Amino acid sequence: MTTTAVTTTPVVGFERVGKTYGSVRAVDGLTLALHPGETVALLGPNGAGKSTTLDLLLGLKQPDTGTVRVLGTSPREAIVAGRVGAMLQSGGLMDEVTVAELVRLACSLHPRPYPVSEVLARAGVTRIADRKVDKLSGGQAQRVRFALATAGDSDLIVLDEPTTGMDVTTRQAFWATMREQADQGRTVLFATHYLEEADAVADRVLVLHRGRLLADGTAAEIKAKAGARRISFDLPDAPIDEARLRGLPFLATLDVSGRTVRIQSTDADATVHALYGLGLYPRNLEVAGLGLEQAFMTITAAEEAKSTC
Ligand SMILES: Nc1ncnc2c1ncn2[C@@H]1O[C@H](COP(=O)(O)OP(=O)(O)OP(=O)(O)O)[C@@H](O)[C@H]1O
Repeated sequence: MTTTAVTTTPVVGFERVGKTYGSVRAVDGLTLALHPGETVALLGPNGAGKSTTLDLLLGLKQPDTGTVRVLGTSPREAIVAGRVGAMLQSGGLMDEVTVAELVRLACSLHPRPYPVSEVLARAGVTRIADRKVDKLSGGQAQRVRFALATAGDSDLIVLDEPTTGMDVTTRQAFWATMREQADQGRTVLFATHYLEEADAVADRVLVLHRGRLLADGTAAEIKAKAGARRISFDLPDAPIDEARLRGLPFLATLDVSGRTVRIQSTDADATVHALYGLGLYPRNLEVAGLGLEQAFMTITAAEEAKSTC
């Protein structure tokens, strides 16, 4: 767990928050505090409760139980005061207006707006400023949503799967801008399915599963929590005797492809030691930590297994 010794009011405070749709418990007793300057990735498999969490945070949905506070007040008041910028998954763009008109409107509604030209430039949409919003490609529409989310000086920026549809260059420029925003003391919270993005950008990662917080820490801490390491090597003689390899200690997964063996082990040192003990001579041996994606899969699969027991 991240233990940040901050005494000021959190930017976001969830206290035992619950939200149910019929029989589905979308958010289940969530307690959480986000602080100024943090870039936080919200991860979770489909249906984990990410969008519901963001909707609760933005006052678009009301919790059944518990309290949600944003900058010491209600989500609605924080938004009316222009302290929150949001970029949601879809919708939110009017038809029949140009990009510039829409951005101008967003700036005019913000209590602390940036100049329109600056907002357009930051989002990389100056060249398409005169284009009708309903004629944009998916990636261009995402950039416009980004412009709307950063039309003014907000303390908290909330992004739901922000880079979906963006090309690599746009994506990199987008995250560079978000880093600048965090460096200036703003809190950036984003939900994503791109784990490599969370690994590269976030300084804190939250893993949701069935509406509950399964892990909260840096990407490195989440990887360590998964507790497994990857071992890969080649064996000189095919076919490989898989049954023999399955007897290796601390084996979490085994994948044999041609002469290449890939293993996840909860004690890589012991597994490699036992490998030599079998009289095998692995070539091109590599031992590495899990990537965030594999750590995420391991953590959520373990939880899934527990809940089906
Ligand atoms: N309006 C709704 N009515 C009924 N059930 C809903 C509603 N919105 C969400 N749910 C359910 O609540 C759970 C959480 O959904 P939510 O959209 O918050 O998850 P998510 O983590 O954002 O998923 P995804 O990654 O697929 O976008 C899911 O089981 C979903 O089916």
